[in-house]
Amino acid sequence: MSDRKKTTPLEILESKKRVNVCAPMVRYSKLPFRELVRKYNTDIVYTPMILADVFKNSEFARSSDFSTNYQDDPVVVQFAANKGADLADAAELVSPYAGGIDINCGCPQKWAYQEKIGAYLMQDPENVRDMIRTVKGRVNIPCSIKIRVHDNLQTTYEFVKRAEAVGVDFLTVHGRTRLQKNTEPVNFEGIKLVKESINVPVIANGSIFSLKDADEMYEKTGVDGVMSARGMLQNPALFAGHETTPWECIEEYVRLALGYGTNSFIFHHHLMFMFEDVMSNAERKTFNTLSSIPAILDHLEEHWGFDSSKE
Ligand SMILES: Cc1cc2nc3c(=O)[nH]c(=O)nc-3n(C[C@H](O)[C@H](O)[C@H](O)COP(=O)(O)O)c2cc1C
Repeated sequence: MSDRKKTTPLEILESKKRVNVCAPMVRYSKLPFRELVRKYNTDIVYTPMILADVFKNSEFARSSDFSTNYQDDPVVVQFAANKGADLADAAELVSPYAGGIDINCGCPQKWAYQEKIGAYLMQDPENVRDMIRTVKGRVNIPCSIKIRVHDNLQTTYEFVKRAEAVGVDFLTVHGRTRLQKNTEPVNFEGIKLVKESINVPVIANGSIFSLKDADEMYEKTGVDGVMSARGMLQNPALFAGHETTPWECIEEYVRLALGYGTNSFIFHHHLMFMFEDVMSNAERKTFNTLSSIPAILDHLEEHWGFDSSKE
């Protein structure tokens, strides 16, 4: 792919009200899924989190962690890093093909915390500030951060003010702390505080499963966009107003995934998520036991009328 200029997320955030965003999701927000959600009114899509140091050092990681094409636009490449130099090296490698670079400050997993990446960074604002500064000095595309709220919202206020002061271009805030489960309520007050404290665009994240949830988020926080993760896995068409995944969307996913190539585990998982509200319990039980792509396709042909000969 040549370095044809990609749309930046900032251009979208500055030109459109209520921007629909698909979250970074390890294993899942890969090229076929990104293309799928774009067909259903999603404006900006993130790659899964990529480890910046591994990416810059390993040819294998570079070919397996990030693939893109002209239609994959605008795409934000999300990195996990704790050193400005690693982040900037990795960002430089993807910058001809990306609309923006995002720093993951929200991953709550224990291994990430021990590596001092992800949500660990919420207690290390100086490092985040240095990384933003370094990456902005090296690449000419927007740099954003994806953060969580703190127990004490004053700390969140100070954190985002610092990021803004070194030129972060926009940010996403997940309205939960590192230790909160995804089932716990979203802290609308924390998200609103972030939006009101800084002058760059703010995207809100946390339990957006429908357009109604998105409306509630806009009304309660005044943000510029909303980001969904689990909602998009269950229903990639949610931003187009579908309450459950339409069959055409499932068919489209199968064609995209097979066209681009996928592993059977991820393929099966995506379909299990999409079928969650569509299949009966009994149907789901059978579907969940399928383990190979041919077995899944046979099942779709037999029970759902999927036509694998159709382009
Ligand atoms: C399967 C899965 C993978 C995720 N991977 C990432 C990731 O790579 N980077 C990231 O910042 N957050 C990741 N997250 C967190 C989501 O982006 C999001 O912040 C969180 O799920 C809350 O949003 P939701 O309530 O819409 O699910 C992941 C979440 C899920 C469910």
